[in-house]
Amino acid sequence: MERHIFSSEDAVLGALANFFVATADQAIAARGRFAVALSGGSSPKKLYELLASDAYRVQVAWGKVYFFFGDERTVPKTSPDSNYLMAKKALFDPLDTRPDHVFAVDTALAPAEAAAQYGVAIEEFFGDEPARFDLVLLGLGDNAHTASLFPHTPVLHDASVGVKDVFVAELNTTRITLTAPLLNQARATAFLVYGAGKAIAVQQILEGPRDVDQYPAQLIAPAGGNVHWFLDEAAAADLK
Ligand SMILES: O=C1O[C@H](COP(=O)(O)O)[C@@H](O)[C@H](O)[C@H]1O
Repeated sequence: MERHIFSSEDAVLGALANFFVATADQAIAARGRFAVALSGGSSPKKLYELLASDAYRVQVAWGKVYFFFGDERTVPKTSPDSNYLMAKKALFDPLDTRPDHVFAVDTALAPAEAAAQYGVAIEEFFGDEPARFDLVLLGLGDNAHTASLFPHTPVLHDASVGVKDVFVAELNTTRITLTAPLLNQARATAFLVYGAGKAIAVQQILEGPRDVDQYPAQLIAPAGGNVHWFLDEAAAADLK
């Protein structure tokens, strides 16, 4: 695990954009394509906008990039809460991404069916190989959730390599999430966390006692150990 701490939000975003470019380059050189699972919520929007900017759009062979989502909200694709819609506006549309390179959760289906279908779509994409994303991008909630692995939810103890629907009582809603075992098959994982509101959660996850029910992001531990935390000083303020 590596921590990368920067003095400003812009510096964190630039560093993670560079990491994205380098990881995409390596994957494309090695396997001819780059499969990335995107995070949702508010934090990554600026990262996606940066990647689609003039400075970065020329640095990635976007035609070889395949986009997935680490989690999704059970809302229509047109909802402002949709992770897909956020990425579409910030990244897919500005890059003129081919629709068959974007794997979105079908939230028109019932949650269990949507999760099962998304799991099949991922399996089919990887074919005979294990489902190993080249990069999983993750965010962090101030309650220590990541993807839609929320505190004290049954999916935290799901040992399957797949996609699940999960009722999140604290939000009174159902989410769709990749399970921790699937996320942990990734070749590389990068957390993007900035802002003082995340400082306590960052410290608890990285330095607190292991308690995955309370701090679900502690579940993220890929076998190869290739996990990177991109933090600004405000989010890292409570680290020793
Ligand atoms: O609900 C979600 O929250 C986390 C963190 O989001 P943020 O708005 O605090 O940046 C995010 O990683 C996840 O994908 C999203 O669905």
